[in-house]
Amino acid sequence: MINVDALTYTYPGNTEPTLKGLQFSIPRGSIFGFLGPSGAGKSTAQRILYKILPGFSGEVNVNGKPLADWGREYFAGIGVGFELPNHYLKLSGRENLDLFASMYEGVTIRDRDELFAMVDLQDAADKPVETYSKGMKMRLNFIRAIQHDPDILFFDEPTSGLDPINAGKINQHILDLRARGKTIFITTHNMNTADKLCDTVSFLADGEIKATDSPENLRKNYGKEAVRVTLESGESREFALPQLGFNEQFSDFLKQGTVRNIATLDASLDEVFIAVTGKSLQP
Ligand SMILES: Nc1ncnc2c1ncn2[C@@H]1O[C@H](COP(=O)(O)OP(=O)(O)OP(=O)(O)O)[C@@H](O)[C@H]1O
Repeated sequence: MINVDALTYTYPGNTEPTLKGLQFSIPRGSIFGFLGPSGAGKSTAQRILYKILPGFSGEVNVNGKPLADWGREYFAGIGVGFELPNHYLKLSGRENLDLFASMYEGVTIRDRDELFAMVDLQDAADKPVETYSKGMKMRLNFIRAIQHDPDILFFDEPTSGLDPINAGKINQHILDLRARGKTIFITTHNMNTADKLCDTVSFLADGEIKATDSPENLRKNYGKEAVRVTLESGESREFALPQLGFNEQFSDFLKQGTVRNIATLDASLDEVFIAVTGKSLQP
């Protein structure tokens, strides 16, 4: 569980704070997403939570304890999947995992072969990482983050550079980690990732949280409470959702021809982000 309150941070030498009074909470067994354009402060907030960026003000509690009160054991309890994997290229995938595992004290490491098989890297496990594609490095990065079975996981753009099939697999593994009670923090520009995975998202812009809610509520609250019916003829009409079953014009329209599609008019998360922050997530 992670609790953050009034988190403010100014880089040395800067006059303006990069993070301004952030407040959010991530319960055990849930996935929280930080969404924001480049430069919003996502990595800065994550670096504070990795405990590698001191000097912040406000409160950061992890599993009931202020960050400052955690010692070296903190690092065995967290797993970090960086966006740009920093592997040792001359070493094999297996040697990379061994090297990182050796930094944890008194921690049981998950079965290596199972981990490689989980991300379809079993045939590449003993080859040098310099022969891996970008997607293979990302998959190695993922199992490196979870190999010591930490309680808290941070993923930065977890599916960046992956093809849709491997992206879908990584998303499913993240959902499985949630089902096992892990506390998961994702940062992304990708609204699809957020929509599919996150229980709660916060929109971050200019170092401030502008909105926090479930992706579903955000889409509903900023969309239209209506459906659009499209007939095979191409003709389409919108009808309000409340009392739709009693709307005679709706039932008459359905009888006018073959229905090709009925769609709700929720906003996309991209549209909600623009409506809330006045900024686009895409560069
Ligand atoms: N070491 C640093 N010293 C001074 N300013 C910094 C430093 N690192 C980041 N910043 C500034 O802090 C702001 C937030 O950067 P940060 O990397 O947290 O953004 P981000 O949301 O993670 O962006 P991206 O999606 O591009 O990774 C930016 O204006 C950046 O220039």
